[in-house]
Amino acid sequence: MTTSTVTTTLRLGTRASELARTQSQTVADAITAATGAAVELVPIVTQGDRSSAAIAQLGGTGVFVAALREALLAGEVDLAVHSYKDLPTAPEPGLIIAAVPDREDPRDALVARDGLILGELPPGSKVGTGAPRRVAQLRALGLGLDVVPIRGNVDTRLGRVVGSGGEGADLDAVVLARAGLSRLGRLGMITETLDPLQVLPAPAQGALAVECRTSDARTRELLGRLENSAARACVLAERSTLATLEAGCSAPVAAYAEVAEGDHGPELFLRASVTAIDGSDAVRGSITGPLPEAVALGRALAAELLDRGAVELMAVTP
Ligand SMILES: NCc1[nH]cc(CCC(=O)O)c1CC(=O)O
Repeated sequence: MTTSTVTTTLRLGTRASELARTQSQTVADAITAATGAAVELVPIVTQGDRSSAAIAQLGGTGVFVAALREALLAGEVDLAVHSYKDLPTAPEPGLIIAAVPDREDPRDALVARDGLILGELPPGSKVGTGAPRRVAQLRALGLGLDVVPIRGNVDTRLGRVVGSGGEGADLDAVVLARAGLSRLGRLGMITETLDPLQVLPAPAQGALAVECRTSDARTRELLGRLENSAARACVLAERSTLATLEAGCSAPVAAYAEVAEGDHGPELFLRASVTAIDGSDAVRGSITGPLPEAVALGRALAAELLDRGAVELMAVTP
């Protein structure tokens, strides 16, 4: 007797953090629902999970990714789910992003004391955030906010807000990705979802990258069924902007693409900004074009921002 279905369980390597495990489990469930394949989560400890040093000192968010990729390349696991915005822009030889699933709302979110929104925070209010992109854009609003660097997992950050019940709560507000709060079931704590006109999201924020070995045809085929091609086009455009600016995850670069209905069908509407870390100046721009041109659109917009002084803005020190 022969059987045409291979029933081996797919091994999904995941970081131990609650956000990583939640994202991984969501994708595991989606794979099983779409293909019938069984998926098992395999915990992998990364340098970033072990250390309390600032991520920038560890060499960027790439530290979270490296251990997962090693396990993939070694054949210890068959797939990994990354927060797409944490991936370096350079492709990893031997690995492929086999699926970009449906994307969460990519916007940033404010969690403030007493239900306050950004415009209600009095000058001098302490607002915690780790990402230089958020630091720069919050300063550039000109509200006189005291932007404080913070680190730690989502619940640690939320606990820093006065009134949250966290021990030693010392901040008036924190700014986080809405997507992370959504995945952790903490949307109720958001006091304002920040309009991209004020704070433009990070390239690929809210999107997941489902990665496997390039040579693993079976896993690639299974994962392909989770693909959302519009989400992939948006992410490609945003990350091509970032790559062309030769900026990493620690640069004050924002990029956000949406699919809008144009005269001749769906089009990408891509916006990007580079903001001086002290908030003193910024360049912003946008471009529109067909989805298959995503990468070229990102490059063209980045080239425009470079022409208009992006490098000088990125060189500003706090
Ligand atoms: N840099 C850490 C990180 N990586 C992905 C997310 C949230 C989820 C996402 O953007 O997909 C976060 C936390 C945050 O920025 O608040």
